[in-house]
Amino acid sequence: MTTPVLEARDVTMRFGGLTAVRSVDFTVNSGEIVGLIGPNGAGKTTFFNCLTGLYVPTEGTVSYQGKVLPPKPHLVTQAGIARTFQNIRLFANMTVLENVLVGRHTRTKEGLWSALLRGPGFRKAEKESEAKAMELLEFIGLAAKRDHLARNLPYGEQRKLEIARALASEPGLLLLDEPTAGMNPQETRATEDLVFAIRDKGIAVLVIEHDMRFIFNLCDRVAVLVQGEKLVEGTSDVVQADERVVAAYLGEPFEGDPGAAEAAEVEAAEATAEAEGAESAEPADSAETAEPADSAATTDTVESTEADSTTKGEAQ
Ligand SMILES: Nc1ncnc2c1ncn2[C@@H]1O[C@H](COP(=O)(O)OP(=O)(O)OP(=O)(O)O)[C@@H](O)[C@H]1O
Repeated sequence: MTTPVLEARDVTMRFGGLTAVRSVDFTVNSGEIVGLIGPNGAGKTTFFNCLTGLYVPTEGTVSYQGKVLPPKPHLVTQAGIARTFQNIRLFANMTVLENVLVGRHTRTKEGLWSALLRGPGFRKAEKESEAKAMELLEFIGLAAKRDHLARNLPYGEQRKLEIARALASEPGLLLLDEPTAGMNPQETRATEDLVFAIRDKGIAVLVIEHDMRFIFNLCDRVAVLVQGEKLVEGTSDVVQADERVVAAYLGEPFEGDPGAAEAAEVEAAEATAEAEGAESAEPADSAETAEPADSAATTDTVESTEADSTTKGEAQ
């Protein structure tokens, strides 16, 4: 039986006037590898950030194993969700082993004083942590490089180390943001095997990736975000066969396109304005119909007023 591990309900994220994620419902079940794809700027990373507490969604909730998550990254990690980032974020001047040990801090009970005084409790916990970290390094194939500085690892191994560090927090769900970015085909294939092995350890995986072959080989289910909305969700076969997905990637309009209604409205307003402009040259008529242009002008004014006042403030 599949049980939901992660449940996002009606998640919306706005940045000022821009809605980057709009009313997204999304579930990851235990034992699943789920892919999240979409064209550039579709809202994938913003959605990830809502799941991991980096952003507080404007609306909606995110639950892990049935409990609503507090919007604080360290509490989300403590609850059982770990992530990697689009850009590698390792401690470059720390060793491979130390990087993994850092990832374990949410799972060690020893406090600051215990660590400073290096009491017996701390030394025991430290030994256990090191053994667990070494297990992980064996698992990802970096045990022989435990004492190498992270910055001296080849790119593909740095990406692996990031995954090991995320796994060190003993997550039930791992979120990978573009894990194969910049990898060669062999490294990508190795990453595929690694993700399968992680799933086989009982950890559910959610992955954002632009490499479609990687996604469709790997995922049990794929969700497609377009302009912040979930357009399609299903198995790799279903998603690949959906013409709306192809259209979204090619930038062609399609029935049900989230932006289509707005585009049609603007086009209609422009057509009306043009028609009325031809009948009469009165400016009042076109002002009535050209609403989108008007509202844009209003926004500009607000922005420039704010900018002006900041400049004035700085000058004083
Ligand atoms: N902190 C922010 N403030 C304002 N706008 C933002 C912020 N973060 C993202 N956006 C905007 O939200 C939209 C979605 O961006 P996001 O990075 O989530 O897309 P993405 O699907 O991850 O893109 P990519 O595949 O290129 O990484 C974009 O229009 C982006 O400019």
